Amino acid sequence: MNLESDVVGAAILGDPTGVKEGDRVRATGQIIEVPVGDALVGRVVDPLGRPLDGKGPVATDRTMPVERTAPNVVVRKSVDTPVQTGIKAIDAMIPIGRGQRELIIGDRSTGKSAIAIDTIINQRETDLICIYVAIGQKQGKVSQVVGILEEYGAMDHTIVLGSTVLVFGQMNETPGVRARIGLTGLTMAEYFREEQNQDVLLFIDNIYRYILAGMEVSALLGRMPSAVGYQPTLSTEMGALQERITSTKSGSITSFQAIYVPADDYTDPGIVTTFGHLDAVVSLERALAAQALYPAVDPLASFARILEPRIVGEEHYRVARGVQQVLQRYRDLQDIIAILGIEELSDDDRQAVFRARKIQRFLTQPFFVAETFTNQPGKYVALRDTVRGFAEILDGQHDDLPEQAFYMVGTIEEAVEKAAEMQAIA
Ligand SMILES: Nc1ncnc2c1ncn2[C@@H]1O[C@H](COP(=O)(O)OP(=O)(O)OP(=O)(O)O)[C@@H](O)[C@H]1O
Repeated sequence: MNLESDVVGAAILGDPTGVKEGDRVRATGQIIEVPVGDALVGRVVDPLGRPLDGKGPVATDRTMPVERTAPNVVVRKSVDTPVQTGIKAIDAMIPIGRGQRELIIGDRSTGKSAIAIDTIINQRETDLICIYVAIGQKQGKVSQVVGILEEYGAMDHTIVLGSTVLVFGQMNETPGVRARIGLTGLTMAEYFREEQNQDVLLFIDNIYRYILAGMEVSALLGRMPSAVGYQPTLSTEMGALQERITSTKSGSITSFQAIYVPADDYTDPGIVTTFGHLDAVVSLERALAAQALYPAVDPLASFARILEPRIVGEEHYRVARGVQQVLQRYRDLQDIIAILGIEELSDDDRQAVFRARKIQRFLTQPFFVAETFTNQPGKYVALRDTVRGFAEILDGQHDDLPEQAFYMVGTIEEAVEKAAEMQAIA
């Protein structure tokens, strides 16, 4: 990297042991290349594509440079097919189209990774290839992710890229490597999109660590920091990654990116820069997680660009807007309920409150990753069933069922069954 006209900075990607002042640096004229190809599917590799799973070398001769330009506007395709995550709250309320980017935003431990992992598991029967990129995750979390994906037979369509950082600030990957790992995953995804005409899901967990790694590299190179200490190249670096995530005439790359908001400050330049590139935002709330309403998605704080009748269809659109309205009404009434009690509400408002509480519970579902916590097998719910379930609640077909029947079930039929079981016990 040229810092001044006659000064060049170099970032170390490998083990820096033995590198000392006065050593000669030689320009090879090459940029980093990583292995690509079918042989990577089912493998766990490091940011340079070297195996981490002890299953021998990756059997491919093809490599591709990690730094490439984004497809130009002519070859891009407009978004018309939603991806089915199998998670009701997301498919119904915050759908994502093939070739789009969805941010999963939430405080620590609110379930960002859980959404990513269940979405991967739910693609077992589909034509989508999944690439999970762990940027700066603890070793324990990466092993846990791999273990769960293997247990549910999801490694057959998944590549995991692990970059690990040990706690207490010790790193076993240089910032140069962490700043590249997102690009490595993306390059592997581009191979499937461009050369195999496939659709790929790319999970970046967590994109904020990509920003931090870029910041460290910038500081090491002696560049003058910009706003709030971020690298002056922040928006170029973010654009270079995000613009390559798109659909083309050959196939698509859709991405889910987890992020946490530093000090809850939504005006932080790192967050603002990331937001600018996104088509949908899934907002996770600690208050919902605290009530075990998992996934802790707040549909009122989330949004999706494709939630319009032309793409998702009239019925889905009607239902999603209906759910938002009922939840909003419940939120508006909460102060009155707290002061006067629910009995003081008009019949209409009372009905809205009861339906909203059922909807809040129907937005939950058992996750595969959380089986050990919930003691319930994970559930995949098809989009059709999801939309129908919410429609029936909104239309008042289940006004007579207790709200607990809607909690942690898959389809609406399961809620009806659960209500019957509850009644039998009572
Ligand atoms: N769908 C779920 N069902 C039940 N429990 C869940 C669910 N999602 C998350 N949890 C609980 O929350 C914990 C944290 O989840 P997860 O690791 O996915 O959060 P995260 O936001 O990715 O965390 P981090 O900020 O550390 O990356 C889990 O260990 C589990 O106890």
